[in-house]
Amino acid sequence: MAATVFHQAIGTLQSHGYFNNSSFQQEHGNTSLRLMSKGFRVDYRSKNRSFIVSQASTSQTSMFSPISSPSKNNTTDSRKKSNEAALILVRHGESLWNEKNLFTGCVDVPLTRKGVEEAIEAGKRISNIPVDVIYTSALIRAQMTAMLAMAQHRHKKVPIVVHNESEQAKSWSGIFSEETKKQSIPVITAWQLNERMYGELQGLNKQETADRYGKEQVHEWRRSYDIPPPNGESLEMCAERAVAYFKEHIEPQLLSGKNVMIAAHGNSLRSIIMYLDKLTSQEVISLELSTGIPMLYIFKEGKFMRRGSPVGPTEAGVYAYTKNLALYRQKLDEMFQ
Ligand SMILES: O=C(O)[C@H](O)COP(=O)(O)O
Repeated sequence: MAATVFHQAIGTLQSHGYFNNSSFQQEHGNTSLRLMSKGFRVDYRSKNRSFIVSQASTSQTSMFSPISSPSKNNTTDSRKKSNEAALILVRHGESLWNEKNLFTGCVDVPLTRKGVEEAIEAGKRISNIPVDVIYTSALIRAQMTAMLAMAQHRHKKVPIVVHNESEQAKSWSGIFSEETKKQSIPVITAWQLNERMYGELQGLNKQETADRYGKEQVHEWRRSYDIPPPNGESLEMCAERAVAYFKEHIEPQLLSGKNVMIAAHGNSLRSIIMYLDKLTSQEVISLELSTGIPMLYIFKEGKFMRRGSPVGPTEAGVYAYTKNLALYRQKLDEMFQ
């Protein structure tokens, strides 16, 4: 039964390019089927009939533009000419309530030590990819993840939270050096990128809830597209605000050639990935995101192309996709060696 569901789901996700081929091995002694994909490792958990998408041991990415040196401001930005931009998505690292297996939703819980390490590791994976602007949810676990990840970046630009919530906040956070501004990355926080609001499940233990209401019911609340948990948001409702925000605020940045990182949540990112990869409401049921694993898309000629999860900076393959990325890497090497 589990294998049938697995093969059906593999088929639909394969048609969207999630996997290279069907080379997978069924693991014995546990409930997962593992499949190495292009850029993703996909674990199938027969227990809750879901896929866990995480980093693969090899990967492909592409990217980007020349870098401006902190001392010599290189104003030639071939990114504009190249008409392509990078989009990095990362789910926050493990939170204290992930660790306790509690429904979290919009409750504002910080990272665990493991979550901090995951965020640092995510940062290492993207440390050679230029980032011009960062979006995070309004929740601390996503913000911690973004900040910890950027602290690993080779360029050492400083991520700075934008405070536009009032005129005073805006003026009091002013920066009066153009050079300093150039060495900063704006971090824009948006509640629209928050985790789905889990309603009356927030704070409840996931296992105990399944024991009480039944596995099927809880799976429906957690993974169906349009059935909300009691007084909470369905994935569809979450998508209405997260994808709308993405289209209105983030796509224009990509269109103008800016590279964007989004640090957000399992379900707000699932809804965005559903939009980017044109997944159906059936297909998105099987999509799960691991904590702290960056995923990379290239935005080119109005299309999003998934490139998987960037691996360590020494992986030549990461840079193989575009000339601009190779150039960027070369400049980083020259600057920081
Ligand atoms: O809000 C939560 O509890 C998690 O971040 C996501 O939970 P889920 O995997 O049940 O959607």
